[in-house]
Amino acid sequence: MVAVRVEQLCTDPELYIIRVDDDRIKYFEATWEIPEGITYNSYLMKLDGAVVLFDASKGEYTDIFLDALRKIVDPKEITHIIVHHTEPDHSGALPKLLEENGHRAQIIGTQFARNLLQGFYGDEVVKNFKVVKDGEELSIGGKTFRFITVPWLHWPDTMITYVVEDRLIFSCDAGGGYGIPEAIDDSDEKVVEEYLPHVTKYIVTVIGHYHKYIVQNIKKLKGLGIVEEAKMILPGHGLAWCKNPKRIFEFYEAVGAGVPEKDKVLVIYDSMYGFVEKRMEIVLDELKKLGKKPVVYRFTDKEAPAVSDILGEVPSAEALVIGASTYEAEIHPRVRYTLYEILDKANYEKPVLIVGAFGWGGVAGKKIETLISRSKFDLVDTVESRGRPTEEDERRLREAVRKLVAWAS
Ligand SMILES: Cc1cc2nc3c(=O)[nH]c(=O)nc-3n(C[C@H](O)[C@H](O)[C@H](O)COP(=O)(O)O)c2cc1C
Repeated sequence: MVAVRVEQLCTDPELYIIRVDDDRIKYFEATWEIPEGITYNSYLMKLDGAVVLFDASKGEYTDIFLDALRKIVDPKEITHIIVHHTEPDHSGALPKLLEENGHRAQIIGTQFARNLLQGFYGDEVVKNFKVVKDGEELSIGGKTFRFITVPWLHWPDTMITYVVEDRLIFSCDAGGGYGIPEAIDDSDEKVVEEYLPHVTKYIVTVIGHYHKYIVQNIKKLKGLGIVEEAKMILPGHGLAWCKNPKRIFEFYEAVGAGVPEKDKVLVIYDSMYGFVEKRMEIVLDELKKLGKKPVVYRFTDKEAPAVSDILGEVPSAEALVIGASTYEAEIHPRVRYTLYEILDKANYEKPVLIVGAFGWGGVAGKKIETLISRSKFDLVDTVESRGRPTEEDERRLREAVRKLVAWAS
């Protein structure tokens, strides 16, 4: 059941989180399998003469969001609504909220945010909209609110807010992750350790296409000195970072840069009748002999892993092995789709070995080679042959694995 948690994060300033825990969702953005669910975080700050809401919630949960909000404030009293990013998982509840607010609140966001909100919800929603520019400051309720644009993290509209006196960063999607952590903040290390893999998966599937902007924008925020001094980083999804705030941005940087975990090799393949699999057994044996730790995802007639999970493994891999059968003069459909998404969302400079099997005329290997050659990945070798692997195939496979490992080190 979708639940809403409301908790006070601090008393000075009086700050609350309103967290909608969505365990009903199956495919984020109608694409990414997330059995772990997701939260939509909104924050409310009560100041002298001002009540500020930071982002809203997803449209389908408007009613439960508003019920929770009413427990801490009369929506009519909200004076400012800061829209960091207009994607409807944060803005969908805005039209009804504004109706209840009597359109008293000033909405604050970038010019892009204004245009997008108008397109999504009509003129009424933006009639009291204040456009802010990068670095602009507004004094609200006795505090200095600084707005910093972080374009393409992950839409063109995106900005963060820094409340100068309290050293709080409201970061919306930047710093977010999938999952419904049992805790609200990062004070329990066990919760954090369980949560971080969901963050990687979120970064790759949602922001991955723009991953170079993660590194650029976090560099920009660090350059302003606000990450080092931040008391809290408060994202729009997942854990609030109160104990060790800069940890989440450092984690984002590492994923954005594709920093590898020592010895991790990601192995992805399909096998309908076991011929690709036989080759992969040889590959895995050689990898293990060389001290590598393969992480394997396979598509067979008994299993089909979530592509979103596979994507989440790419940034921390030292190298990749992609195995595919030829299927109707193409790459097997499961690997084709997986590869397409890897190249779009997790395109990193990492070495790749291609392994193929075919019946009468193999093309999968060549087609994967062409895709890899147009990406940032480095092609190390392609070993493709007919039917069951021969002794010569085994020799070539072992040699190719040794080449891959040497390339990665
Ligand atoms: C539906 C289907 C389509 C296939 N299309 C081709 C093809 O176009 N060219 C080819 O050489 N082999 C084709 N094959 C044969 C497989 O590529 C070959 O049997 C390969 O060894 C399968 O490896 P696997 O058992 O690991 O899936 C096809 C097999 C199936 C079941």
